[in-house]
Amino acid sequence: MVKVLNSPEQIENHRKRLLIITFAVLGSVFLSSFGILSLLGDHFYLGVVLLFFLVTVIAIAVKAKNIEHVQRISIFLSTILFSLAIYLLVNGGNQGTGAYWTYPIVMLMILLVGPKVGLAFTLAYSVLSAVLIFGNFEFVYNYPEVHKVRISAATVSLLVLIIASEWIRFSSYSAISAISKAHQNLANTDALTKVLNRHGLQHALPRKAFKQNTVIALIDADSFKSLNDNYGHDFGDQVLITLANIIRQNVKGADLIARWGGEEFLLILFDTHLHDAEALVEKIKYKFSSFTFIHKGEKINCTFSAGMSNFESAEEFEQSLKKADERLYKAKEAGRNIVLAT
Ligand SMILES: Nc1nc2c(ncn2[C@@H]2O[C@H](COP(=O)(O)OP(=O)(O)OP(=O)(O)O)[C@@H](O)[C@H]2O)c(=O)[nH]1
Repeated sequence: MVKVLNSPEQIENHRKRLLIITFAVLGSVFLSSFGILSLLGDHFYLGVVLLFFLVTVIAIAVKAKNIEHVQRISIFLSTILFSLAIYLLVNGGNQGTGAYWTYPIVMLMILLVGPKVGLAFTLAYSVLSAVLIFGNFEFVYNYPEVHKVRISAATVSLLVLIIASEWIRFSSYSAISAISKAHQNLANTDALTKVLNRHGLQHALPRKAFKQNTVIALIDADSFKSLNDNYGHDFGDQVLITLANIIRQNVKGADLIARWGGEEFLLILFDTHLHDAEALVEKIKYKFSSFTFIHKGEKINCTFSAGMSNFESAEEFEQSLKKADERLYKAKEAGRNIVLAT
C-alpha cells in the first residue's frame, strides 16, 4: 500500500529513511565484496573492519525502516560514516584506492544530517583528513605527494558543494513547512471566533489521549435569530466572538473548544467530573449573561443554553455527543438560559 505523507516533516523523514536504505543496499554490495576480497587477500584487518561496518549499516537500516523519526539514527549513521571514511583514508585500502571511496561516504554523511549538523561534520572531517594526509604519520598510508593536495582539495570542494546545496534545499523546506503549518491552522480554525472548527476538532481529538472522565458541553446561544433580526448580523457576530472569548478564558489550555454550528459551540473538558464541569459551564453562563453589549446606545444582555454529558473512551464520543444534544434540546424546551447535565 502506498504510504500517504501529510506534512513536510513526514516527507523529510521519508527522504532520510530512503537514503539510509539505499546506502545499506549499495553499501552491502561494496562492503561485502571488498570485505571478503580483503580477507582472502593480504588485508585481513581491513576486511574485518569493512564487514563490521557492513553489519552495523544493515542493523541501522533495519531499525530506520521501523521507526517514524529518523533524525537521531541519521546522526548516528553519519558518525559511523565519518569513522569509515577516516579509516579508509588512514588505511589507504588497496594501493591507496581507499581515498576514492571516502567521497561518496562523506557525501552521504552530510545528506543524512542536513546543513547545520553537516557543517560541523564538514569542518571536523576537512581538518582531520588534512592533518592525517599531510602530517606524515607512520600509521597513515603514504600517499604520493601529488595526490595529497588533490585528495584534500577534492574532499573540501565536494563538501562545500554539498553543504551549499543542502542549505538551499533546507531553506526551501523551512519555507514550505511554515506555509503548510499556516494553511493547516487556517483549515482547522473558525475564521470568526478563532476557536477550532469541526474539521479542526476532528483533527485534534485523536491526538488527545482520552483520560478517565472527559466531559462534553454543547453550548448554544439563545434566540440568536431574533438577535440577528433585531440588531443586525454584525452585532450577532460580535456576540459569538464574545461568547468564544469568555469560554476560552475560563477553560484549561488543554481543553478543546470548537464552533460546532452557526451559534453552537462544543467544549471538551479533559480529566474532570460531570459535576465539576457543570459548575464551570454555569460560571461561563453567568459571565456571558452578565456581559452587557451596547448597540446604538441600547444595553443588551444575551444568554445561552447547554447540554452536557461525560464519557471515558474515544468510542463513547458519538454516543455522548448525542446525549448532550438531547439535554441541550430539553434546556431550550424548558425556557433557555439553562445548563442540563443529567
Ligand atoms: N451573526 C451571525 N449569525 C449566525 C451565524 N451563524 C448562524 N447564525 C444565525 O443563527 C441563527 C440561529 O437560529 P436558530 O437555529 O433558529 O436558533 P435560535 O434563534 O438561537 O433559537 P434557539 O437556539 O432555540 O434559542 C440563524 O438565524 C443563523 O442565521 C454567524 O456566523 N453570525
